[in-house]
Amino acid sequence: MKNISILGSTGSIGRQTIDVVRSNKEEFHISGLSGNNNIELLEQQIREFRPRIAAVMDEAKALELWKRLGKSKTEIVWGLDGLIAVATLEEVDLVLTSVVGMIGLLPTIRAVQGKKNIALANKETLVAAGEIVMEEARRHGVKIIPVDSEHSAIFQCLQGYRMKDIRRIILTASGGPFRGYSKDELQKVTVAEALRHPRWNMGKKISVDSATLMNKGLEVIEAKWLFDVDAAQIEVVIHPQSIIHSLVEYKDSSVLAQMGYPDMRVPIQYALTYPNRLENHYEKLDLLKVGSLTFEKPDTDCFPCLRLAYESLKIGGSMPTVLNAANEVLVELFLQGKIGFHEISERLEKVLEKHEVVHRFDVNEIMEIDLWTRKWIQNMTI
Ligand SMILES: NC(=O)C1=CN([C@@H]2O[C@H](COP(=O)(O)OP(=O)(O)OC[C@H]3O[C@@H](n4cnc5c(N)ncnc54)[C@H](OP(=O)(O)O)[C@@H]3O)[C@@H](O)[C@H]2O)C=CC1
Ligand SMILES: CC(=O)[C@@H](O)[C@H](O)COP(=O)(O)O
Ligand SMILES: [Mn+2]
Repeated sequence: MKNISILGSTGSIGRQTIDVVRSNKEEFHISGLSGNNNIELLEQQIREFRPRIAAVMDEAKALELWKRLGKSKTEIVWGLDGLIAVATLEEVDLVLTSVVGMIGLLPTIRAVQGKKNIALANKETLVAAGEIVMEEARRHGVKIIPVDSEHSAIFQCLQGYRMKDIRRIILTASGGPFRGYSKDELQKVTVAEALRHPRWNMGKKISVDSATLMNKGLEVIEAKWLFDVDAAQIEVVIHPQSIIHSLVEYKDSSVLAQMGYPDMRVPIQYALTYPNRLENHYEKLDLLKVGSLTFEKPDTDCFPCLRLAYESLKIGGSMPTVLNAANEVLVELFLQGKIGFHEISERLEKVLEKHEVVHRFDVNEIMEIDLWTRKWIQNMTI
């Protein structure tokens, strides 16, 4: 029996993780849960799984949740300290990090320091502080197991192989809802359209990131840290069917791919059971039904975010931290209807141009750079 904590259990990945656990109750026990606004769902999850501890960010919401639960034995905690308490609970073996954004960084680092293995969905953590997180993981002998579908695919294709034999990693991208749009067409797209992903049903932030291709940019940086490869070894290919989740090319020119219908429960389950595999009832791939698989070059002229992410990774230091923070704020401004879709990349590019990169920092300095970027972008008039 594996004891797990789920950070962000009320979100898209969190709910699908709950689904995987529900189907495998003899394998997993939920020790900790966390949510933010959706305390109705968190209450239901607590009633069903009776975790030892649950966290929300806001103190008033924590009090409301505690009152709703009546005589529950689950301890209710709040704020960043609460999230860290869920991530570091003594009995926990594995922490699944599925909060959205940079808020996941400190709880992940504390969990690593507490020798908990990490099933990582929260890619922003590695984008903002990949070097620090991976170094801490090495120091504490902790595994960072990818949940992100592309990285799970690569991780699966790498089992039993040596990293020195890798030539290239090929990340597939759906192309998002605006694949093939011209710059003029992109000026007019709405929030509702940006949230309509052609293949995956995901949270709002990652859906917008997929639409700008920033999601793939973040994934390039995530891959760099997870698999210790250079930016030049990571290629992105548009594959609209989302059947091949990513590929690894070896130095003998052999290429391995991981495939399946788009269903996040598959990589989530693998991250929970790794290195083992469990039977499930998810739809089996029928290649004859799929018919054809197609591939295209990404259009970084219309979707500059992918190029900006590559450039940030090549510059290194604090640049990816700033890229991530600025992107989080700009996506939120777009979701609130305060800026247009095309302004996400335009403003981001200006911020990156002005940032004076810092090369050596600790986690507190990363959090300062993150905060400073957020304030800067909120106050800037471009
Ligand atoms: N969805 C997907 O298919 C995939 C997602 N990912 C990554 O996984 C992460 C989660 O994505 P997804 O599940 O789609 O996102 P959602 O928006 O659906 O869920 C986010 C979760 O985090 C909680 N949360 C939001 N803001 C905060 C905050 N400030 N502090 C603490 N908790 C917070 C939410 O709580 P509440 O809902 O209660 O407000 C919710 O539980 C992201 O990093 C994303 O990039 C990676 C691959 C695929
Ligand atoms: C499910 C998943 O892993 C997402 O990151 C997905 O890949 C997003 O799709 P895009 O390929 O459109 O970014
Ligand atoms: Mn992905």
